Amino acid sequence: MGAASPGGVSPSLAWPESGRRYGGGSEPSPRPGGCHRRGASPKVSPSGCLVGFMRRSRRCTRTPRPRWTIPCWPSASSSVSTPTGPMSSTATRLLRTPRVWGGGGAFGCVSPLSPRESRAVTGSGWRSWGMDQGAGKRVKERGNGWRSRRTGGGAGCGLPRDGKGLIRLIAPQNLINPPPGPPSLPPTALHSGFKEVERELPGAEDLDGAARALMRLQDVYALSVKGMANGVFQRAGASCPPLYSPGRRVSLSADDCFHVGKVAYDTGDYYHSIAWLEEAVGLFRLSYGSWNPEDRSSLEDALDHLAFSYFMAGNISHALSLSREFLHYDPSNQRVVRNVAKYEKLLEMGTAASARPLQRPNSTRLQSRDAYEELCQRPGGQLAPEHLLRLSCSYETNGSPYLFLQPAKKEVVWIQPYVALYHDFISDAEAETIKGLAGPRLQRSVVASGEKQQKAEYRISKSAWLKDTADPVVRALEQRIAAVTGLDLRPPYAEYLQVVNYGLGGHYEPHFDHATLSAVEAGGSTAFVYANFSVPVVKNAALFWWNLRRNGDGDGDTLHAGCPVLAGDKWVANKWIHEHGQEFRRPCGADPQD
Ligand SMILES: O=C(O)CCC(=O)C(=O)O
Ligand SMILES: [Fe+2]
Repeated sequence: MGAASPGGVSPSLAWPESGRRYGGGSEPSPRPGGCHRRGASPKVSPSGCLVGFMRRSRRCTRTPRPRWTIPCWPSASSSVSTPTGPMSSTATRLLRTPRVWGGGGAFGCVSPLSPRESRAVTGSGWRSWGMDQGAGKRVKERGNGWRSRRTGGGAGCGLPRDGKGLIRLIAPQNLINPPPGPPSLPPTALHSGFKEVERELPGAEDLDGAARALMRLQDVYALSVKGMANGVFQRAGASCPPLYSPGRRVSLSADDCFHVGKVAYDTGDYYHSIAWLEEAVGLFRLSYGSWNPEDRSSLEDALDHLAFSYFMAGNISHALSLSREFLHYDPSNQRVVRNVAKYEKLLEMGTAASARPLQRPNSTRLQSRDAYEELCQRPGGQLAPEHLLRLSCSYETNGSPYLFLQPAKKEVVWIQPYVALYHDFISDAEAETIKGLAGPRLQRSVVASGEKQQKAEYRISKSAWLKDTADPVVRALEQRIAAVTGLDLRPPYAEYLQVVNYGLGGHYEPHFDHATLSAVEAGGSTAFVYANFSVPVVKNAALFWWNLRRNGDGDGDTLHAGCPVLAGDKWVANKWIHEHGQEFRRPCGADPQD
């Protein structure tokens, strides 16, 4: 971290140092990698991951705040003049032994790990189905390549308001305390029992995924970080009512906010790191003097990372004042002492870059990002007046005996592209059955990448494929789809039913394919980015559209996305029906362009 030169800094001047080159020699570290906790032996999360985000109510008081006395690692810093942010991630990774979340190593300095979202899945939603013609049809939209309709990953979420922190947001069911064993259980049995439970617990990657999910929600819904930390989904800078007010609020701790900021910091994303570390600093200042044994980070850590983030953003005077505040708590930290001198020099020389307005990194490289986010924030759309009259609601039998007794309730929601919403398409009981069948088979969704399939940040959900032989309910659902669409779903003319679960922050950025649907507490609309409308999640309804024209060309107007889930979770079932096999059911039009 921090290796890149900040704009405007005189090259002749050594950069401030970032790296927590902790311990060793005479340089005590402010918070040496979590390997020493005040008055306590190193706290290693038994799960290897939870400590950072689970808080117990017990708080110890420490007055005055004790110093770190045990250096953790040999100092490597004295000869380093290249500025780096606090503790580079590589160093963190090396120093973290054993690999436990905040345990043996990190004080919240979690080394970046490969992206993987929570394995958690909880359910409250429902599902829906969509359809598609042309199996495997992929269309390029964004700068970063092809996507197919097969993508996904997920972070379950229940947002319980019990103060258990961020990990609860992503995996509530994983945190249910394991049933207490018999009192006389021998330690070995306890240990092996624990090992078993541990495998199911969220890991560091899950936590990093949760942090990224929070930043995604912040961006897509333009949320205030302060509000999010307080459990309120409030637009940044807006005085209007919150976007969503959960029944029970879950607030984030200073440590949680530090972790989110640190995930951003580790990727050089100072736009997000500043916002989250500001929040962490504010919260740590408020609780200064009381010690939460679950915290892996401290006010010093937050100040240190925030100062360096500001420096990287060109705000030297802010970097200076935060570093001075840091030294107030830890005057002996030579790295920060040197940084302060460098900042002062820069300001004195007047060569410091003026604070640049921080640009949000366009990590998704979406050309249509603004339109997409706007549609996620405000589901709906403005239909052209000539199309308004063509909107309708009707009971449809479609000439099918399956629908005579119970016609489909069709609502045409858009004309070009044609999009219809079928209300009450499945019952609650059917939805539960499908979720139950899919649950054990859910896996992080993947996307096509050349010949291979891989996980991708732009589709975060979990999914499973269900054959119609899996259960009579799946069979009945497929028959209903065939009846409503008039299409042939028999193999090989359609794919299996794909059941998808999105957790908190789960999403699927704009892409082309087929069709979709679901039900969720907040967020999660299906946005048609080019057509400029979005459809909120409607429980038990099915959304249908053609993604191919009659002539077989892809319909560019059907670029669509699953907006991030703001609260609750979202279940969707996709049904993709191939073009092949439908020649007589949906023949070409008279107009070749049709
Ligand atoms: O979840 C949504 O609303 C859209 C999902 C989707 O488009 C898909 O799974 O292909
Ligand atoms: Fe899709």
